[in-house]
Amino acid sequence: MQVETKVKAINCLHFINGQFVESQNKKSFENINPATEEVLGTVAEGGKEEVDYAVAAARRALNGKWKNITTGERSKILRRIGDLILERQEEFARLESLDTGKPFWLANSIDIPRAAYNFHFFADYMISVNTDANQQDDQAIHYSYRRPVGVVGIIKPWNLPLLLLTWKLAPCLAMGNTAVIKPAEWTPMTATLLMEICKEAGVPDGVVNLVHGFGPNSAGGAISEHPDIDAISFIGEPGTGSAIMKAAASSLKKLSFELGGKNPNIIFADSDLDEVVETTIKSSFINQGEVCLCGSRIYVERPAYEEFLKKFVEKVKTLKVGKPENEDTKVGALISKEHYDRVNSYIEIARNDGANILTGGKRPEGFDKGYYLEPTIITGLDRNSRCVREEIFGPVVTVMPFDMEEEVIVQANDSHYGLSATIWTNDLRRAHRVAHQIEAGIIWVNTWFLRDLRTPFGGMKNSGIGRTGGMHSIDFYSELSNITIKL
Ligand SMILES: NC(=O)c1ccc[n+]([C@@H]2O[C@H](COP(=O)([O-])OP(=O)(O)OC[C@H]3O[C@@H](n4cnc5c(N)ncnc54)[C@H](O)[C@@H]3O)[C@@H](O)[C@H]2O)c1
Ligand SMILES: O=C/C=C/C=C(\O)C(=O)O
Repeated sequence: MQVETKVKAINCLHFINGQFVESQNKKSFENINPATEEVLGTVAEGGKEEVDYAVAAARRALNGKWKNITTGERSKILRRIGDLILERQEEFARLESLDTGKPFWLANSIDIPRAAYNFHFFADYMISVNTDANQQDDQAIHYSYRRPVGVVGIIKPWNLPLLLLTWKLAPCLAMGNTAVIKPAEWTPMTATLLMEICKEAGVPDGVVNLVHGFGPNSAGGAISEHPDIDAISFIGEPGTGSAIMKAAASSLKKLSFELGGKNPNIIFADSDLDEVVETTIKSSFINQGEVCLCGSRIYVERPAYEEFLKKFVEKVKTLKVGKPENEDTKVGALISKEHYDRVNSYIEIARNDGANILTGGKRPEGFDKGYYLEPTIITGLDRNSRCVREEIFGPVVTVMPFDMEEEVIVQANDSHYGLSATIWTNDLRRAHRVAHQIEAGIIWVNTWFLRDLRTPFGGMKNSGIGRTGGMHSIDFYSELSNITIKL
């Protein structure tokens, strides 16, 4: 069934000092709908001038009214932002689906409710944040004092645009910072609408600012090297993280990086295979496989290998690739032509490496426009194939058998990435034993993407720097001073 598309795409302007503005040189670029290849609208193209203007506004706001707003009042503003997102949930979901090509139902049931919850969660959490006090005999009392870090640059990817922006913006505002945001150039719409909501919720002018544009030599580059930005929260590819780190080095910015993943999904033969298959379909193909946490390397213990593959392939063949607005669409369109070509090039690499493509590997029939690709299952690859080693970030997984627990641990860890892992087993001791040896920041046992926003979230190795979630986010978005009083 097809749902009605009521919401019109929006032309996206920058939001600086509480106003929507064009670029000084009036430059803009087109926003393309990846499901139709049609132009959705225009996006103002910002650069150094706009970032300078936004940083100056953010700096003034940091030391202005925002500074004197109490924690309780800030918490109420955050709660109100969450409420307003939910009031306009369908509108947000339609814009997100138009921008990304993801199914509308997915944006409406996961991305947008979670974006609202990011604000609701931190609205509550910030109230409970405390600091330490240490008594040193009768000599002194030491206590720590928390203050904002300052002006924070927030640079975002395109896969879960509003979910990931709010995951950073909510704790940033909770701790009294101000922000200069750059959404991904492919997905500007929901971030723009969020600015309208922040204003309506009572965020003072200059506290949140949004500059659209590209990466190097554009808005992203200007944020990374700006001398008056104190910290950068970045989500995206490791290579971009490295470029940002270099640009940020001269002004020694505080950095939080959530980067890519090539996450192992380890299935032991004693697990409940029907449950494994059901969740593995999600961990492989939800959001077209464009989730940093997707389990794209599947390892199956040999006694269960054939049965798992049979059940998995059978079900994946029934997944409907289709238009994002259709309720029965399970896999929508990939984000862009460039990304579509990149994902396809990995399938080509697999073919050249002599792989078996058990299903997928091609554009579905009946689509002459849009970046659609069938969910693809690959076997028969060597562990050194680029498809097994590199992040594809699309609906493509490799499946490999293993014989020994020790062997699969070595293979799982044989990666420059270390974001997440899933382990399927009903053996409690094995679950702990394996989990303790997997080099990843987030490890799920018998589940995937089960989130509790208090827990540490982030990657090791090339998958990130630092952790977010609960107190970890609070620590990143605040500076602690220790104050010693001699008694
Ligand atoms: N670990 C996580 O939580 C997480 C979440 C989502 C996505 N990701 C990762 O993000 C990647 C996909 O997103 P993407 O393709 O948008 O990533 P990307 O690194 O290409 O772009 C991310 C953002 O950085 C900007 N940018 C690019 N070059 C820049 C530069 N030199 N200086 C400053 N800014 C620059 C882009 O304009 C965009 O806004 C994947 O690797 C995925 O795994 C990680
Ligand atoms: O694509 C990456 C998904 C990241 C998810 C989160 O950051 C989260 O759930 O907080």
